[in-house]
Amino acid sequence: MLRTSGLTKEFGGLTAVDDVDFALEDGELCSLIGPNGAGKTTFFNLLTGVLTPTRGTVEVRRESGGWRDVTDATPYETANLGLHRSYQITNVFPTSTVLENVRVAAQAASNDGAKLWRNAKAFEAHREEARAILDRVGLADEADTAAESLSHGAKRQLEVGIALAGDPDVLLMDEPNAGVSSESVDRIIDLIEDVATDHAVLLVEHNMDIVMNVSDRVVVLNQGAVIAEGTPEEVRGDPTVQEAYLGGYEAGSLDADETATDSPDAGTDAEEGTA
Ligand SMILES: Nc1ncnc2c1ncn2[C@@H]1O[C@H](COP(=O)(O)OP(=O)(O)OP(=O)(O)O)[C@@H](O)[C@H]1O
Repeated sequence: MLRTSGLTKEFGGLTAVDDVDFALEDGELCSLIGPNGAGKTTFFNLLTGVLTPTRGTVEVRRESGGWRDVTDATPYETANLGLHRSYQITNVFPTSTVLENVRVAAQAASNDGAKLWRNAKAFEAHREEARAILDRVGLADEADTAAESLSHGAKRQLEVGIALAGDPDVLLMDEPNAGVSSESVDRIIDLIEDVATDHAVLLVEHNMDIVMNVSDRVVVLNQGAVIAEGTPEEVRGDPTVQEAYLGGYEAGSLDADETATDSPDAGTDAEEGTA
């Protein structure tokens, strides 16, 4: 679905992403993990066209089976090619309702956006599509709630819903558990697993219980370079990964952000809304 070759990003003297060869297969749920500053966000930004690489290429598979080079594509172009990112690139309209946020995203993704206001049928179709998505991400009961009033966990669900409205082939999930209370972790796991049933997913997530639970494959970055990859079991047992990142991790030993309260104003989502 997606592949990179020799992907490198330098910021002055710092190599944030270092010669990464990566491929995401059709139907795969792959997690990208690594310590703070390992280059995960930079890698996402290179995939989606937010940043241009210093060297290397990014390609997405076309429906015809060939590959299209998107190394220099804009975020708008990569989204049109089926590469969608939940979270940091998402612009949630805070005062609009949850339903409106998803409906507008569905409208924007369709080719009839400009005609829409003259076409009540199309408007209704996008609203129905939005309702189906809200049902899928577990927000049907919050359809009429203003987005800004949602809990952190529900905001993450909305961000995934907005990404789904773009009808993606590949979903890049950027810390869907950020700021979510420990009681809501199971809901986020269910959401990731459900989305992965019909999309290729690349997940960046710090909660190792989630990563080890949901992933088909785990890729470990350290100082911009891939230091290991394999099944969750293989990666967990890799001494290099233990030393660089996991530090003795055992299942269940890392919980969700225990400081999170999952209330709308808990102040843990300061990074929201940034592109
Ligand atoms: N725009 C920038 N200019 C200069 N340096 C940057 C820039 N963006 C990121 N970096 C640096 O690149 C390195 C990788 O950062 P990045 O945010 O990609 O890591 P990360 O793995 O996503 O970290 P975290 O888990 O903390 O989010 C860090 O040393 C960071 O300081």
